[in-house]
Amino acid sequence: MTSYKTIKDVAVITIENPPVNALSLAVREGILDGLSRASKDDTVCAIVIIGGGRTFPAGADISEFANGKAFTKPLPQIIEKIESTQKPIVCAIHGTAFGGGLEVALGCHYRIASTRSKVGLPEVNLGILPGAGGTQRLPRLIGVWLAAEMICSGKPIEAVDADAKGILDDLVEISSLESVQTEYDKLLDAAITLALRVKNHSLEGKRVSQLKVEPVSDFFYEQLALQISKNARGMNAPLQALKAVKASAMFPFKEGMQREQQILGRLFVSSQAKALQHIFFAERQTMKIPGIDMKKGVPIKFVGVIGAGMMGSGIAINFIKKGIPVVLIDAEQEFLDRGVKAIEDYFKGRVKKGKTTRFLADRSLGYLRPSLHYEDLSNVDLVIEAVFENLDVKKSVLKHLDEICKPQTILCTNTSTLDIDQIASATNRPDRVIGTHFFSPANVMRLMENVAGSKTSERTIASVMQISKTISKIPVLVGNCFGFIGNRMLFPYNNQANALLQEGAFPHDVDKVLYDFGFPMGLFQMSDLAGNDIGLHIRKAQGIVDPSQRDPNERYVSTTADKLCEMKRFGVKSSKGWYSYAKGSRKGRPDKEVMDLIVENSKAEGFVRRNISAKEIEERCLYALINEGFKCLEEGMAYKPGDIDIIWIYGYGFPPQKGGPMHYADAVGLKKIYDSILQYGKADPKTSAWKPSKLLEQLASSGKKLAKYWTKKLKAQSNL
Ligand SMILES: CCCCCCCC/C=C\C/C=C/C(=O)SCCNC(=O)CCNC(=O)[C@H](O)C(C)(C)COP(=O)(O)OP(=O)(O)OC[C@H]1O[C@@H](n2cnc3c(N)ncnc32)[C@H](O)[C@@H]1OP(=O)(O)O
Repeated sequence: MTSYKTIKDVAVITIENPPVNALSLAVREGILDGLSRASKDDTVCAIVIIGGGRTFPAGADISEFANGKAFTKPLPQIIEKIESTQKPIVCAIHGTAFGGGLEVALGCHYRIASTRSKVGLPEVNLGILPGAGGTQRLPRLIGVWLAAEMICSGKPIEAVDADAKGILDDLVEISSLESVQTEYDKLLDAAITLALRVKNHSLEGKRVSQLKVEPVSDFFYEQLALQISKNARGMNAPLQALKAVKASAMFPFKEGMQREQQILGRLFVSSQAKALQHIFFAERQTMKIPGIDMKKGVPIKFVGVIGAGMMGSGIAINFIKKGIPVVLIDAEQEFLDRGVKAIEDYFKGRVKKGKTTRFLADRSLGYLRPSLHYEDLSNVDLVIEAVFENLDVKKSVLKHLDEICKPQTILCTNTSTLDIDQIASATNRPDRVIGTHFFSPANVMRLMENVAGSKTSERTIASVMQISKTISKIPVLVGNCFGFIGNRMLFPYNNQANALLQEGAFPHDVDKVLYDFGFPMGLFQMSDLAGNDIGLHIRKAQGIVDPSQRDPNERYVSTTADKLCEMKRFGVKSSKGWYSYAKGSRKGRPDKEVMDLIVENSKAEGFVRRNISAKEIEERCLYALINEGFKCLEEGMAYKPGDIDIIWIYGYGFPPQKGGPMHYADAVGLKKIYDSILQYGKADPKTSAWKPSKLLEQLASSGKKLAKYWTKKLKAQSNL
């Protein structure tokens, strides 16, 4: 896990724990061993610590937090040992020196970094804090203000910025064209040169723990705490990290460290830390699908997008940004021009905000080829249709594509609800047809549901999952069912929200509970933002708006929602929906007209309105959502509980500190949820969403947790 060599009397400790050189126990032992050898060897005059491969350590080994290994030869002790070593230690940074990696660097006496590298303390994103001395050393090195900002936001910064802030002693210029090996060689060279230059220098002032911290006023802490409460609403770690930073200015290093460790100890065992660490791994597990070999994917070098509307142009942006040429097709010149202008405006905006350069923006735009002719798609590797959400329209587009595109082209349909098998049946290559459900705005939202039809081949799935990653999306493979995973689960959740209106709640009551739970907004606010006509369109497609077509045994909860559309209350875009809006504002106010309508409909539908507690609102919305998640798993539509969590966090704003609906279910207790579902179902027998999932029933009665049960099940499957 580490190697040791000497170059020109400088000991070089190289950390070798690919892919990110996480500071696992064996690495920590290796560092200790290297320090001891170098200290004992009289010919060694200085020490360099560097990461092998592509990076300096990207942090402590997160998998050791759950199994307790992090407490053996813990990182804070290793860093103390580094700092107290009598020979100068130069740390050479490339790649991503994050978390414990940067904390190791702060324990070294000198720090140099490649200009391509990044440093950061992202621990708050995992529900903890930089608990290997980071909260005590960084303020001593760069001051409380800058340190608190970095620690509490968890955002990494570029090496050039880190240098300007005083984190680094020197930069090693590496161009974007140079290989990782050249970067490593140049960095090591520079580190050895520096080590030799300082070999006889006193270490006075070079041990960061011995530096003084300039105190700042309480006003600063109060302001930052206010900002954190707004930007990281509901998250414990950033506020706790701020307390630890404050301790650095109040106490000598040793006592500050004790405070840091106390706070870390509390955070370590918190439900938020568990949830956020679950999300970290779940996000990376979405590419691991039983039975799918991702290596079978074919490279996608040329893409077509059909439809230059908001969705199509957003999709095209993802590819051209990564240098993948796109032919963007629309039937009408006017629509095509509008789409191209939207794409140009997007890049202009990025240049204006300093997020990219004019040169890079122009380079991306150079990859866009607008066209009115399907024939221009004959040679693309993959084409995504983003036309109107209608089965017949999509089928005819795919049929046409099948005739024009080369036989190997993968045909993707961007749909949020439609049946992939039916769409694929319009082609002679159903194995090369797949659903790609982009979330809107497609150039912003990172989630992508990739929907496998019954005939979609492994190669097609692997190719689409891979290209999704290439365009920086978080792809989740899902099965082909109405609404796939995200929208399918949205229906019962939304159904309960509307049922609550019938029984006595108002939109702002429901929305407040969901906001307090941690969603960025409630369901009715979300519906107003998306447009209430979208829901109506889906209900019409389901054939449930017309009372004569409805199943009389199923409770209908959307009468008010339907009427709002009749009244042209489509939401923010028409300045009124569930709420009313001042022109240009997205902040809704409860509206008497809507409240009267809700009361009137309750009466007409035979409900006696009652006060509904926040607890009931929360349970009914969330348990209905969770029950559907279990059904998705038992039917094989979702491959892992973590996939569902990722979809709901990235697609629907489920609070990450609660880990997603399935992780949350385990935390609440499956028996409690199951029993509540039975109770709510008893009170409301005409709502089929209350029919409990068999999987939930089975786990609730056996007292098992979903996460453990599923991991075991997947292991057993892979051993077959
Ligand atoms: C007595 C007192 C005892 C106290 C004990 C103290 C313990 C110390 C406590 C606090 C101090 C320090 C805490 C930390 O350092 S927490 C970790 C902070 N670092 C991070 O959060 C960075 C996490 N990683 C990333 O952001 C990215 O991985 C990346 C930017 C570095 C690289 O991105 P990319 O190239 O896209 O690769 P992947 O993300 O896909 O990762 C590849 C692979 O590596 C795994 N992995 C990444 N980071 C870690 C990690 N820190 N620990 C373990 N594993 C990691 C990742 O899961 C992938 O694995 P794979 O899916 O199996 O391929």
